[in-house]
Amino acid sequence: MVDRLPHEKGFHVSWDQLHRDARALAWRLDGRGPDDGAWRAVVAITRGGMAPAMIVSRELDIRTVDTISVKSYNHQNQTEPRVIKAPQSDIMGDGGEGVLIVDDLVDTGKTLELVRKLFPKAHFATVYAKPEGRRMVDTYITEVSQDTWIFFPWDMALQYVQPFRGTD
Ligand SMILES: O=P(O)(O)OC[C@H]1O[C@H](OP(=O)(O)OP(=O)(O)O)[C@H](O)[C@@H]1O
Ligand SMILES: O=c1[nH]c(=O)c2nc[nH]c2[nH]1
Ligand SMILES: [Mg+2]
Repeated sequence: MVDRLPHEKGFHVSWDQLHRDARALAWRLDGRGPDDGAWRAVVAITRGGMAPAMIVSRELDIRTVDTISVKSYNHQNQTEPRVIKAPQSDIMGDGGEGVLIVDDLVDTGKTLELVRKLFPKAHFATVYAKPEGRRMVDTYITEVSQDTWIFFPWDMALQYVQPFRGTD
């Protein structure tokens, strides 16, 4: 396990923003599959990839959806990524050709590096990307700097904030 990462900035993503960005990802992928433009299946990298994968598969009308479970972080502490659950082998075929593998973000790229080794012919798509891991992803929507921590809507709650000028 490594030390807590030195993130200076926070990028807070609402459900609405995530929905827009995941839709934009779907539209960018539309018609770019190897089989007359079609994709055979969507595979979400759990857990963060599940909400974007649901939106992408809905937009592109892909009904075959599976998951690969990878654990890489304990809160903001990075650990060696491990595959806890693999997708069904008949869905992945030979190297994952025609399969869209979707995650919420790529940061260092270690998670995608591991999954790419397993499915080198799949297409890797994330909603957000940081520079260090960008090389691991085929399609993404928004890039943030490496020292930014992305806060997803499922990790946040609405709460009261003090007015800028404070109160008596
Ligand atoms: O590019 P990397 O540095 O490998 O980091 C990116 C991965 O880290 C997060 O997953 P996490 O392991 O925290 O699990 P979760 O999706 O279940 O929250 C995120 O959802 C990506 O899958
Ligand atoms: O919620 C998250 N935000 C991030 O920026 C990040 N990087 C790796 N894993 C992450 N999880
Ligand atoms: Mg994840």
